[in-house]
Formats: sequence, structure tokens, C-alpha cells
Amino acid sequence: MVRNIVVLGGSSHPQLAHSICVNLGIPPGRIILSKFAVGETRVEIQDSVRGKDVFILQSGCGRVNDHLMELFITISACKTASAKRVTVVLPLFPYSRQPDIPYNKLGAPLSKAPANKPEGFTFESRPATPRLVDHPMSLSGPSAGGLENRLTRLALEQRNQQESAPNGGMATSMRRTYTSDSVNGVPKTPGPGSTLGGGEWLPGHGFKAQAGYKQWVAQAGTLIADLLTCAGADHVITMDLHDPQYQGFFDIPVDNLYGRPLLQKYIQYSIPDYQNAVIVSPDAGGAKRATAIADALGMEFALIHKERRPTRITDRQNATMMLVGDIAGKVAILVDDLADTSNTITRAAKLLKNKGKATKVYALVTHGLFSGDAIDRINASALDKVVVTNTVPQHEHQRLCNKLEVLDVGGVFAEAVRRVHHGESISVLFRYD
Ligand SMILES: O=P(O)(O)OC[C@H]1O[C@H](OP(=O)(O)OP(=O)(O)O)[C@H](O)[C@@H]1O
Repeated sequence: MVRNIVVLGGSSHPQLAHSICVNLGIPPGRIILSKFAVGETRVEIQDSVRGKDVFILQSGCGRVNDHLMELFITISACKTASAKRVTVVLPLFPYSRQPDIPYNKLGAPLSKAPANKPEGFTFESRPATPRLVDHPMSLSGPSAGGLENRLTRLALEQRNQQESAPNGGMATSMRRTYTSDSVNGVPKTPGPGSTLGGGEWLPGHGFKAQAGYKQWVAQAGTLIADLLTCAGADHVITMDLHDPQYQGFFDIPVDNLYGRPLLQKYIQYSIPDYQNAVIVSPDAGGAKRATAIADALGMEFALIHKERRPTRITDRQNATMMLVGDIAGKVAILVDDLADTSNTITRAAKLLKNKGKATKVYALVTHGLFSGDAIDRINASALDKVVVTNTVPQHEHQRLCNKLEVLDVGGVFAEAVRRVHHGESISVLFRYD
């Protein structure tokens, strides 16, 4: 029994909030979550949180945006009600698949060297780093009169040119700006043909973005981190972040728990003759995660190369998949962090059985979102078993799919909550053996 602690469950995953409270031996905090007719979220906390250590559980599933707003309001309500500390427990971190740098189909950042340059790219600094000797106004090097004198003379010459121009200096002035000769050598407005972040400045047309370049893609990762801290979150606990570097977006502590110990135990205790099975990563992004399990259990490893970041859903569905490794006559165990449409795991299973000649295919996934017709896809697939954790609700999925097995993360999160509350180390939860 822990004291001075309140655990509030959001509407995304009440079962997990209940499981955490049962593990901690405390009753769940009382909270009313409702909506106005227009769709606005209303939150009312019915227990006193003054001076208490508050934990709010909300997972990034279902109506993700509604749940996020509900979370922000609940955090803010706790802070204004004088909670001592507010820890946000996000078993599946929302928006974690939207890294800050936009990627193109081939995986490289979308900003690239202009295609119209024959050399393709340059190591030169553009615009060129200003050097005194390069400047048209420089006399005979750095010692000739000093920078201040030259700037004064430059300003004087500009004024004289403007005064002598037939239209009062407008044309000259515009030309000077356009050809980028500002005082310090750095253009105020890019000159014709000059490039800026993968585009081109064309006279009369302004900035023309290069094809495929999306310079205004929203940076959702930073925004979500900022919104959470702005609402008043003091600490975040999550599991298997898709992009672990997400932690760096926060200036509050973020504990990223691993689903790996649970998945590893499942392999050891529930897959017969697991030592002869092969761990398979369905894409390069998950290779590190999968090899860690293979290494820990002394198992073989294979990789499926999937084209990364297709731009459209049809591209994703038709993305080329190639198997690297030998799985013939063996059990293949796919390991991934999440299954959303389940295209990745079902297509991988088909490849493993058809081309790889695997005898059986398991898929072990931390976050089983199973959006849309994902469950139907699994039912019709070559997958023999799909094992997920309950970081998102699984009751309905289990009812529809008898290939699905669910591992409970309630105990892991309850232990993390208990340790954070008592100021104990939670690194023990990161151990895999
Ligand atoms: O069930 P699905 O709809 O197929 O989605 C699941 C896949 O999406 C994620 O990877 P992502 O495609 O974002 O690429 P990455 O791992 O290279 O970042 C995840 O790691 C899975 O591999």
C-alpha cells in the first residue's frame, strides 16, 4: 500500500489504470470525464490532489487527439488543484511515429542539394562566408582603413548611387538588394538563381520549392512535448518509444520502459524449442530491438528489408520486402514495436513462409493498435500467433482474433509508479534477464 498518491485513469484505457491500482493496492482516483454537445472535453477531479503525487494514465490509441486534449486538461486541473507532482503515464506515446525531421521515400531528409547543379552538391558554405578581401569595397586587405571605414564608405556610395539614379534610386536600390550585396556580405533577399534549403528564388515568382521538398512539415514531436510540459507535466513514463530520441525533446524526466523482458519471457516459456527458432526484424528500423532479443537468448537473426517511409498508404502496402537470412525449416519470430494496419507483419509472414520456407511464424509486438481492418488481415494471414502487450486495450481484438495472445503490462507500470513515487531507481525495470 502506497500513501499520498493518486492514480487517475483517462478514457483511453480504463482497464490498465485499474490493473495498475490493483497492483499498487490503492483505489483509482475519482474523475469525471465527459463532453459538451459541441465536442469539447470536460474534466472534473473528485478527489483532493493537494500536496499529492499524481499519476495520470492515458494511452495513444483510439481517438488519439481527443485523449490528448483530455490529458492536457487533466494535468492542468491537477496542477491548479495544488498537486505536488504530476507524472504522465503514456504506455503508448501518442505521435511518436512523427519524428521532427521529415523523411522522404528513400529515408533521407527531404532537404537536398539542388538538382540543377552539375556537381550535385558542394562543400562550400552558401552564401559564402564574408571575407574582407572579397568585398568590392575593400581596398587592399584587412589593414586598409578598418571595417568601420569601409562600411561608412559603402553606405556613402550607396546613397550617391540612389541620388544619381533617374527614378530616384529605386531601380538601383532594388537591384542592389536583389544581387545580395548587403553591408555584411550576407544577402537580405536571395539573388536570382540562389538556393535556399532545397528550393530556388526566381525573379517575379518568389521562392519555388524543389519537387519533393516539404519544408513546412509540422514538427509534431516537439509540439507534443511542449504541450505536455506547458500543461504542467513533471515526469513522463512510457514504453518502447518508436523513436527513443523522443526523450530528448523534453526538459523533464522521461522513463522509457521496455516491453522486451515480457516478450523475451514469452519466447523462453511459451515457444517450444525456441533456441532453434530465428528472430526476424520486419524492417531495418526495428533491427536493433530484434537483435537485442536474439543476442540475449543466443538465437539466430534474420532481417526483412522494407522500403522505408513510403509516401502513400498504397506505397506502404506494396513496398518491396526482401529477406536477408536463412529460416528454412525453422520457426520465425517477428519482433516489432507496433502493429497499426498490420500490413508489415502480415506481409512479412507471407514472405517468411513462401520464400523463406519457415515452418511457423509468430509476431511479437509491444503495441497492438490494429486499426481499421488489421484484425481481419491477421486472421487471413500466414501468421500462426500474434503476441502483444496491453499498452492499448485488447479485449475487443481478442474477441475477434483467436491468434492473439496478450501480455499484461499492469505490473511493470505499477512498479514504475511505485519506484518513481518513492524516489527509487527504476533501472531494474530496464533489465532483460
Ligand atoms: O502495422 P503497420 O501499419 O504496417 O505499421 C507498423 C510498422 O510501422 C512502424 O514502422 P514505420 O513504417 O513507421 O518505419 P520505421 O520503423 O522505419 O520508422 C513500426 O515499426 C512497424 O514496423
